[in-house]
Amino acid sequence: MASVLQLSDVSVVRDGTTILDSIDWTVEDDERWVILGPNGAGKTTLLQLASALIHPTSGEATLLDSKLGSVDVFELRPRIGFASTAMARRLPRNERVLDVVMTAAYSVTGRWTESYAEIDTRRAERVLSEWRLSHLAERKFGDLSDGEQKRVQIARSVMTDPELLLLDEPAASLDLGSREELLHLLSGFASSPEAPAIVMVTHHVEEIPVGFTHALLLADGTVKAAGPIDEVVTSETLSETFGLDLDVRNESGRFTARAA
Ligand SMILES: Nc1ncnc2c1ncn2[C@@H]1O[C@H](COP(=O)(O)OP(=O)(O)OP(=O)(O)O)[C@@H](O)[C@H]1O
Repeated sequence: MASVLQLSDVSVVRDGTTILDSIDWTVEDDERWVILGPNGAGKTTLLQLASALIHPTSGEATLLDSKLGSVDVFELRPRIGFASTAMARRLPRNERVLDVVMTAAYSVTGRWTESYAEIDTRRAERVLSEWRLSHLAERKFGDLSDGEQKRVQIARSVMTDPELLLLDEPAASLDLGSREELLHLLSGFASSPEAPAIVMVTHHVEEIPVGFTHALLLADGTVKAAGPIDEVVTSETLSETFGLDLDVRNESGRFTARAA
């Protein structure tokens, strides 16, 4: 077991506003984390730190054994998979699905003059198959349904075999069938011993895939609770984090929450 991410007393301040406040957090390589918290809590900012897109204003962030600030982030970023709506907006809608996934090998969005090796094509085809997308490989990305596009984004983010996978609200806007299909695939992926460490942000406990091991609750830029999922995703801690009396249940690894 080794740490892939270590934040020590990390704060992020933007335009005089403290967005993350003295965060201490460690993610080990065999852990799958979910981050929950109200709107504006700082969840996306925390993922931006974890993907080396931003640096801490103060404190120390160590990512894959490299201290942020003393490492070339362009070397670090290919080792981190990141799927988010903001990233998806940069994907060309006219590109065929196979290329959307394959271009991740060169950290580019949109096929240009790079020449891809046979091994890249085979890897992209394997990843598409793992995420049940083989039948869509030749279709244009922009023509896919929301659920299919979300799966393509995740397939793209695992194309480089990352050591850390970051998912920002992967199930947002999906209908029930698409959500359940995605959660099933994520559960399978997360349970594989070869899977990277995973950190997923979500707004809903119903979207936590079975097999996720840890949870971090964030509110007003501070950590309200962090640790093993069964100890953290409880009525007591979620009620405190969301400022609302909640009844949280866990049935065979799937969570539900409703106002008490
Ligand atoms: N440049 C800035 N100056 C001041 N505040 C900012 C700036 N950028 C972001 N914020 C604030 O930081 C807070 C945290 O934003 P962030 O997107 O990380 O939250 P979040 O938990 O992901 O929210 P959501 O659940 O709504 O997506 C928000 O209140 C946002 O308005």
